[in-house]
Amino acid sequence: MTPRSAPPRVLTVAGSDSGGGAGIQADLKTMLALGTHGMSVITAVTAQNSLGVHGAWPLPATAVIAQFRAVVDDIGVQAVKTGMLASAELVEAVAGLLRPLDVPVVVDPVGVSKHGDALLAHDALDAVRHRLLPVATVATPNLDEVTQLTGVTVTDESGLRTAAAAILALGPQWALIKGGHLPGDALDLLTDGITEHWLRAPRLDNSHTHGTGCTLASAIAAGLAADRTVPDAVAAAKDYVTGAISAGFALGSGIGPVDHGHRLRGGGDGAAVLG
Ligand SMILES: Nc1ncnc2c1ncn2[C@@H]1O[C@H](COP(=O)(O)OP(=O)(O)O)[C@@H](O)[C@H]1O
Ligand SMILES: Cc1ncc(COP(=O)(O)O)c(N)n1
Repeated sequence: MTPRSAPPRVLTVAGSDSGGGAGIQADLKTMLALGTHGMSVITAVTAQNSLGVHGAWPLPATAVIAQFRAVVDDIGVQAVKTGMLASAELVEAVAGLLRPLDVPVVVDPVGVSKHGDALLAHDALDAVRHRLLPVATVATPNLDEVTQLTGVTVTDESGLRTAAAAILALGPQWALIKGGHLPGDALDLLTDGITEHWLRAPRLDNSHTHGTGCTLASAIAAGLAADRTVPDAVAAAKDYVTGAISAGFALGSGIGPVDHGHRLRGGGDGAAVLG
């Protein structure tokens, strides 16, 4: 029998969401759905459901570093995604681990959950700005995170350019500014400061959007691990997350998850228009 070749290996460094819609759980489901081998470094455990985050316990930096070394030194990774990092100490530790690693890094600078619960200590913002964003291949802030990190407030589509310039000034190679929280189409801007790619999808009338940002960032990392270019990986990820949002379902009595398995259930991806 011919030995099967291994799928691309992708690592998520993020928090656990006990409800299974966001965080590590969303990341691993997305990575599997996109044909890659997902691996995880857990930074924090949250007690979370459709109503919100009921408790969060960051792990010691030694536990985060040990997980990372165990995976990277033996199995190896072809792309990394970071999500909830909880504290300044963990942001510093993760940035230090990523700096010498020669693979694409997608940084989702998670600050606050959909329910408004803090997932990052306020005193960690400087470490995100000056340690983590400089090691990012792609940074994927939502509009609240743009404001937290740069002071820029976006109220309409034209503000996405100003937001991207402010994020790029902090050092990532590419900025993907997610306009998901603006009214109208779900329009995101991807730019490296030279080229611009506008990704437009229809706004889906579905309140079950828990985990959108984690899903998008993990899908980008999966594409990069499979050697796609950044614009190709982001376009494919936008189609995947649009399909997942359109299939999002009610669970519990609050905000339900996007459906990471929509393809398994016969659902299609979205078809974002690129500009
Ligand atoms: N209702 C919606 N319909 C279609 N796309 C959406 C909707 N809400 C968010 N998106 C898209 O989902 C992705 C994640 O964005 P967003 O929800 O802003 O991230 P976050 O989870 O970090 O707040 C973006 O591509 C955004 O445009
Ligand atoms: C562990 C963890 N990581 C990230 C999010 C953000 O996801 P959302 O913005 O959809 O609440 C979350 N709620 N929990």
